[in-house]
Amino acid sequence: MTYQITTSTTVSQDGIALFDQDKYHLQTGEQPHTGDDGLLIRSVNLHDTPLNPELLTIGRAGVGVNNIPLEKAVDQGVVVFNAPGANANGVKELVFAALVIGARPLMAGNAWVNHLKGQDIDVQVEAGKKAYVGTELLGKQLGVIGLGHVGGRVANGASSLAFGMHVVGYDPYIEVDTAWNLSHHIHHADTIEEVLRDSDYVTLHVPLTGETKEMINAQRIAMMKPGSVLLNFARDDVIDEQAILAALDRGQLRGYVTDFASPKLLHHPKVTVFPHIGGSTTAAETNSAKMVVQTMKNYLETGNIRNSVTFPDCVMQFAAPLRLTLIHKNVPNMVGRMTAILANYDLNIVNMMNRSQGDYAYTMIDLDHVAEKRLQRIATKLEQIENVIRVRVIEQPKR
Ligand SMILES: NC(=O)C1=CN([C@@H]2O[C@H](COP(=O)(O)OP(=O)(O)OC[C@H]3O[C@@H](n4cnc5c(N)ncnc54)[C@H](O)[C@@H]3O)[C@@H](O)[C@H]2O)C=CC1
Ligand SMILES: O=C(O)C(=O)COP(=O)(O)O
Repeated sequence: MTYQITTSTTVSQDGIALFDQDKYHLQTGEQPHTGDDGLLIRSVNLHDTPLNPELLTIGRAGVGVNNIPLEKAVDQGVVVFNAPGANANGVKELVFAALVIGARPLMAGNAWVNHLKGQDIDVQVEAGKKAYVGTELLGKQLGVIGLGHVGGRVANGASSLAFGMHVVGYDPYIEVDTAWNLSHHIHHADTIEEVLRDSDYVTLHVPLTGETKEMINAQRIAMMKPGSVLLNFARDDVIDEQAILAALDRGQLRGYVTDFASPKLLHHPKVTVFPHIGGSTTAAETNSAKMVVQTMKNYLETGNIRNSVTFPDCVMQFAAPLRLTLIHKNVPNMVGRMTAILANYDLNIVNMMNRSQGDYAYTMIDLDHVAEKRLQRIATKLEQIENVIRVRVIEQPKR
């Protein structure tokens, strides 16, 4: 069995190299080609891209999946994977640079010094440097909104002795493991307003969802401490840009440091913009690509699901030579209807697993050997069950 995969040129070769040449046929591109089993991408926008009917999986070598039409994908039986935490350290380190940039006029000072001319640069520097006096982070309050892989690391680092900031975090959906890894110095706020009201710096680390879209709007900015600095390394749409610009003009915000460019932000004296490079370190790119390629391969070769954004983890050791996997709607009696068909064919189920998330579910059924033609008939019968989206037949991988 050979799988056809299209990979974006921006994905690290260290990850792409994990696709074994004898099992995978690779081509490059940003969109799925006809006949593709898998698509491996970073931030390219797929919302207006048709997904070919054979497509089995999309891998996102990174974290944010707002560029992928998740509902359309799952409805077509495409399992979407990302690489949780794989680039978090890279983003965290850039956020610390951004905090210092928010505290001191580093970019302006650098631009000024680069334009000096003449032999007496040292004299000009000493005379002019008083224009670039800044502030310090020590003892200031940092509000962290979203305490996941990135936000948790930022919160822990800022509250450490090295930075000595007072950190207040807000995350109503925090996972238990993440919460355990947070320093006890971090104060947990019950509302976003509590974070905004008293923080000198506020940093955003939430995914872009319907709920977080423009979560920092005019009303919320009005609650922020006058003269505070906002950092956005999450996504452009989690803030209302007009409201930010107005707050910068009236001095409510002292600065805005972001990884997301737009025409109105470029060259603004109180804004520092980076070209979406939070995850652009060699380590982050390699980690993300390797993690997502492993999960895509595992899914294609065994049907096992780990780190999918559209399905819960569903992992089962092969207990028999054949495996059926079914993506279906999460409605009553689906498993009953599947097993009734298998019973009609007098087949013994060796092992089985069913997991659901929201409106969709995934079932894996291990079976003893069945003759090829009979197996195809069974797969067709299963496909015909109402609310079944995709059926795959996978042979136990040879060791
Ligand atoms: N600038 C860049 O290059 C990068 C940007 N990102 C962005 O940062 C986001 C976060 O990344 P990770 O920390 O790795 O993701 P993560 O999934 O580990 O953490 C996100 C956290 O946000 C929390 N959250 C969700 N909705 C919330 C809400 N309404 N209010 C407060 N908290 C909420 C979740 O509970 C979770 O703990 C990504 O979704 C992506 O958009 C991530 C990596 C690189
Ligand atoms: O992982 C993320 O969410 C990022 O924003 C990084 O995006 P990129 O892979 O650099 O296009």
